[in-house]
Amino acid sequence: MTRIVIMGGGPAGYEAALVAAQHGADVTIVERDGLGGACVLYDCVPSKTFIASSGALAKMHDLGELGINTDLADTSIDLPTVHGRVKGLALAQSADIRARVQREGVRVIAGEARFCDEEPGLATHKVAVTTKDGTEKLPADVVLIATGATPRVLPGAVPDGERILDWRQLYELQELPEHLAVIGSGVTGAEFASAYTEMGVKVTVVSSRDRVLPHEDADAAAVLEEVFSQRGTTVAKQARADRVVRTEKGVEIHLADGRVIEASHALMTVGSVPNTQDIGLDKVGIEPGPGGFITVDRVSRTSVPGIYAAGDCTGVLMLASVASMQGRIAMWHALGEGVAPIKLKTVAANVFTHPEIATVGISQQAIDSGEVPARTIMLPLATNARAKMEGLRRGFVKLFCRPATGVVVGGVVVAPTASELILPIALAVQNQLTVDHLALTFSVYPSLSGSITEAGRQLMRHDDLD
Ligand SMILES: Cc1cc2nc3c(=O)[nH]c(=O)nc-3n(C[C@H](O)[C@H](O)[C@H](O)COP(=O)(O)OP(=O)(O)OC[C@H]3O[C@@H](n4cnc5c(N)ncnc54)[C@H](O)[C@@H]3O)c2cc1C
Ligand SMILES: NC(=O)c1ccc[n+]([C@@H]2O[C@H](COP(=O)([O-])OP(=O)(O)OC[C@H]3O[C@@H](n4cnc5c(N)ncnc54)[C@H](O)[C@@H]3O)[C@@H](O)[C@H]2O)c1
Repeated sequence: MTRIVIMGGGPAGYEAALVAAQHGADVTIVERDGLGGACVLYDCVPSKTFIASSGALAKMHDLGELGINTDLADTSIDLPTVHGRVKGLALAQSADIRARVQREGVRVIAGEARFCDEEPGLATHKVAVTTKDGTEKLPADVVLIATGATPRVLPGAVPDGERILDWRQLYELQELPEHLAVIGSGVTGAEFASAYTEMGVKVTVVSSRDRVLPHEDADAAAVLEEVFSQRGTTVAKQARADRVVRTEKGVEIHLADGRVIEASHALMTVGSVPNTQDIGLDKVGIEPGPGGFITVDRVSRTSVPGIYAAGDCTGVLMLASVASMQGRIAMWHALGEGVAPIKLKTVAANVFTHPEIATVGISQQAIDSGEVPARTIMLPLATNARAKMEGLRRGFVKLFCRPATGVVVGGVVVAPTASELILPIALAVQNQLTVDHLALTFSVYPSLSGSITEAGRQLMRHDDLD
């Protein structure tokens, strides 16, 4: 029986464990915090639960137009209930995952794992596990490193859990911040800026670039900036935070160019660093790559036979869905199953702002730069009958296809439920369907997804050879 030890019980680790157990391996997961990992306990799941509350408020803004009178000034947020729900749901989800993997026969050890091979280059490996009861050494034919990542700390802005916070500390606040400065305008920063904006908090986004979401679709980021501006949230652009200092009233954010921004609280969202420093990589001869990430190939192999890595510690695409797939692929490969290498161009992702921004496949930027030839269409939601009925004025559907064949290579949806609407485009990209396939698919009338089939129709080509 193949002995598999998995370091870290996040999506990469627990999904890998389920696959390995299904294929009859002897599987042990070592997890120091709780099953589900940082994803379930501190990052993805808590933030999305919090955003569910802010989403309920976001919907209220447009109710007047639908003939429903609500007084937003009369709406209050019971923050302890919101935070209690966030924490409770995370713990329940972690318990569910633990029960599931244990049901499949996986051994779960609460502890910290590190390699302890006597020398690099051996055919099998050893993992030392430190628990509250002592240290145990586990022999392994295969090891999966799935140790995830931790919030990056700027030396001049170390979180104190009171006024200078990382995103994992937010749910300890007793009251909503009076004025929240969100430092960093990547996906994490944009999501929290949007959530607190909808909760009525004064928000200032400190962006080191000339816009929010510098790595996302520019038209989508422009929609979000428009909403921010309408709701009174400001974006300080070309603003690199040097340090954050506590003052009597709150915090001061000192920017590299000398500007100073005052706020009551600072939320640091300046990225993550991989948890790869203290896991004994030197014992097995793995040299971490740039930024401390572990280099892997498309079937999750590291440079050392028998050792795989998956998820945020590889820095491939820091998404739960990608972490899970990398973990599963690692196990299929290790256990001799036929396996297709991961295809990053087919990954669907969503920014959970209000409205949401969902993307899949080739980006507009790659098309505009000439890197990928494609025909494109952008349909504003304002032209969609259902959107009009719902009072949705912002948002759009973009579809990209190969110039000659019409094969769908990517798309973007900006809408309140973009995370759900992206699936037909993701299916098309994954299965190399053409715009004709989308165009000839019946969508419900009236529906927002009608804009996707309409985009397909507008990209269809008709000539004598058809
Ligand atoms: C605020 C935020 C929101 C996000 N929202 C989304 C989202 O909506 N959708 C999405 O797809 N992705 C989202 N992500 C990204 C997603 O959370 C990560 O991609 C995902 O957590 C990666 O999973 P993982 O298994 O690699 O690592 P993790 O979830 O970080 O789990 C790794 C686990 O390993 C443990 N560990 C580390 N070292 C050791 C050791 N030596 N021994 C034992 N255990 C160890 C860690 O404590 C941790 O529990 C979000 C990220 C952030 C920061
Ligand atoms: N919905 C989701 O799927 C979701 C949500 C959150 C995060 N994630 C994933 O997690 C990963 C990390 O995202 P992230 O947003 O946490 O990090 P990031 O590294 O993508 O963004 C951090 C931003 O902070 C900026 N920054 C760094 N130092 C700064 C400074 N001193 N002053 C001002 N700005 C500074 C960077 O330029 C960057 O734009 C991404 O891959 C993302 O996709 C996904």
